[in-house]
Amino acid sequence: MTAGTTRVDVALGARGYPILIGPGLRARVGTLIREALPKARRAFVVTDTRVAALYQNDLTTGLERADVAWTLHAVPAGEASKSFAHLEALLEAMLGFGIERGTPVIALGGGVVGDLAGFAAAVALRGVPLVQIPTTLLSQVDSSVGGKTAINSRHGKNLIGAFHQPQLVLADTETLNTLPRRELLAGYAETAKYGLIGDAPFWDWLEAHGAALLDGDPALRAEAIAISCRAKAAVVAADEREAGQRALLNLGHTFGHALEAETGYGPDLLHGEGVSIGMVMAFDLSHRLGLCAGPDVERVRRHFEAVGLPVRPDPSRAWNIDRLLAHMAKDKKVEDGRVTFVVADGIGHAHVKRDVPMETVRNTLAAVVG
Ligand SMILES: NC(=O)c1ccc[n+]([C@@H]2O[C@H](COP(=O)([O-])OP(=O)(O)OC[C@H]3O[C@@H](n4cnc5c(N)ncnc54)[C@H](O)[C@@H]3O)[C@@H](O)[C@H]2O)c1
Ligand SMILES: O=C(O)C(=O)C[C@@H](O)[C@H](O)[C@H](O)COP(=O)(O)O
Ligand SMILES: [Zn+2]
Repeated sequence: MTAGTTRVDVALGARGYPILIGPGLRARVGTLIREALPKARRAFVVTDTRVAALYQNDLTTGLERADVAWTLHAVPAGEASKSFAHLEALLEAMLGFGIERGTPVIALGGGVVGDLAGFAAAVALRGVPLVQIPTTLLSQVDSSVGGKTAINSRHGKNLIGAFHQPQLVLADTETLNTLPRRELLAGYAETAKYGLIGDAPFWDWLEAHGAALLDGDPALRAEAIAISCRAKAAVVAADEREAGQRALLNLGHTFGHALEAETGYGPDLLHGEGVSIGMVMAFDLSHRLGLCAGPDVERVRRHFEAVGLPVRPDPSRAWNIDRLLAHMAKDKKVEDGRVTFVVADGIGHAHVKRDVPMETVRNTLAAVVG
């Protein structure tokens, strides 16, 4: 392996794969894809218009050098592309290109491209290979790993999807240099999630180094991405289809997804921003349930505020608690009509709780949007 590249393996037996993390990987992309998929002579690249302008040439030049013919399909940047309409257009383009069972789909971009292209790869011809080339912090620490793919429905976030693992993940850390700070912060929320779930020393480390990481320190970024990928790979290897502990990766998401649904999946609230607010709410809920000490709730809120993440929903908007609760009732973790929450006994000690009184959830919501 080239110096400066870290490898993390997702141990899923025959469906296992490596995650390579480091600078300059996009220059080696053709060779790396040919190594992972030796039979691939053609590839279908999916990206968004912003990422295409920045990184399309690097990728396609690499593919050509490795003798892989390609075509490229770009969707508009932003969450709205995770829709039926964009999925349909993408699938028709893939079929029009003449993809075969062995033709890889390459997702070049953030979590939106990864989730959409991943779902298309899961259903086209009942499944074609997938390569993830994540270009946002969020996608490098989270969405490119683990095989969750999805689009949104008018009924809620990620409600239509499939588990479809990639065969290779290439996280070129240099691509983060062009990422706007707001997007970096959104990814930072999902990074911090691993500390809050089960790694208190990582949370301490982020409190110490988070600001420098966000300001651009490449070594700190690479370290945080590797720690996050190791944490996610371990959870996914133990519980690929979320029968149990994988639900911990949903910390803050029941609240966050409800906020995203209320804002119509537009640019007002990014997924990572919803997760930041949602994790503060999950800690507040845990405190109300007598599980988590008040100082830990404050510590989470203070660190997110200090780096510039939102910790409460936009106060200039009229939020309706009943509507937020109705969104939560559509969450994929609902069992027998009861919403499942990820709560915490403290920083680094999250667990799943199925008997949370909705009145307490209402109190958590009322404290910030009432
Ligand atoms: N599948 C999973 O396990 C999983 C995990 C977490 C989040 N998600 C999903 O991921 C999505 C959010 O992903 P995201 O935060 O990456 O958002 P995104 O894909 O919308 O990317 C954010 C923005 O940054 C731009 N961009 C991407 N890379 C860039 C770069 N290197 N330089 C400059 N601009 C760049 C994009 O064009 C876009 O405008 C949500 O839909 C969320 O539900 C999925
Ligand atoms: O990989 C997982 O498992 C996660 O929960 C990661 C989350 O960050 C991600 O946002 C996921 O898509 C949310 O879960 P979902 O099942 O509601 O889609
Ligand atoms: Zn998420």
